[in-house]
Amino acid sequence: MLFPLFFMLMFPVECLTDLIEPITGGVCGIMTPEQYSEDLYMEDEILSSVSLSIKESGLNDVSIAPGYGRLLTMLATVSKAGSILEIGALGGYSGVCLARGMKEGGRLISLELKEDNAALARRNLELAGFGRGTEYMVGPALDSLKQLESRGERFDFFLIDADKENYPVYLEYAIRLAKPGAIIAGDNTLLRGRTLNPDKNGPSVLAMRKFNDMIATDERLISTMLPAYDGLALAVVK
Ligand SMILES: C[S@@+](CC[C@H](N)C(=O)[O-])C[C@H]1O[C@@H](n2cnc3c(N)ncnc32)[C@H](O)[C@@H]1O
Repeated sequence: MLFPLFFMLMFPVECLTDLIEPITGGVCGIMTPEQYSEDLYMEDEILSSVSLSIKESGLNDVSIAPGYGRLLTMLATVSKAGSILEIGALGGYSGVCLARGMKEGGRLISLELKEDNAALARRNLELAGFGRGTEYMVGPALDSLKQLESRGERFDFFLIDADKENYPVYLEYAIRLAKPGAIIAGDNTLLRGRTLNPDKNGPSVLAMRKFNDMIATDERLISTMLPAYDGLALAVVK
């Protein structure tokens, strides 16, 4: 029983878990860095109501993490994005974050497979005051992307956040549809750790590894990878 006391005297750290913090990522076993950061912010009533509406619709709330939602708003604002393309709408959480940073009179086009999700997202964007600048294209994103390309559409900002197997193709499209200097964000790059686990080699994991490699090495991009939450890739198209 004396051993823990001896150990603490020998290692005067704030708590024993500090010793293993680099391994666990935890802070004194109490909260994660993400939880600590979230606690600094007041509740965002609009985004909370979006999250609630997603749960009340019986959907799994896999919206972008709040900290990355704030980052999307910041990046759209500083880049003065007037045309934004979102791939994967769900209930409109990231849509609200993007629209908040969008230039006055700008437009957000959101590609969503499911009519019900698009309807929920549309309603939430309207409630948040962004109904007028937002358009939903319902169906497989690959079909919508072909249409947008054939119409000669170009965008200042992209969020890739839909089916993981198609991330590499979505990234190719985003680069082709980008105005010079456009920003591309891709969510869930870590797939809750599966991306870095050599024993996991399913189609989503393989596609995500390819996407991450493309983000890191494509010479048309200036990029970085944020490893907090479930990972976010960020790139600027040269
Ligand atoms: C992770 S959720 C999007 C979350 C949303 N970006 C947010 O943060 O609020 C993924 C969404 O992509 C949609 N989706 C899945 N496959 C798709 C496809 N092939 N084309 C378009 N949307 C797709 C799903 O229906 C779901 O609504």
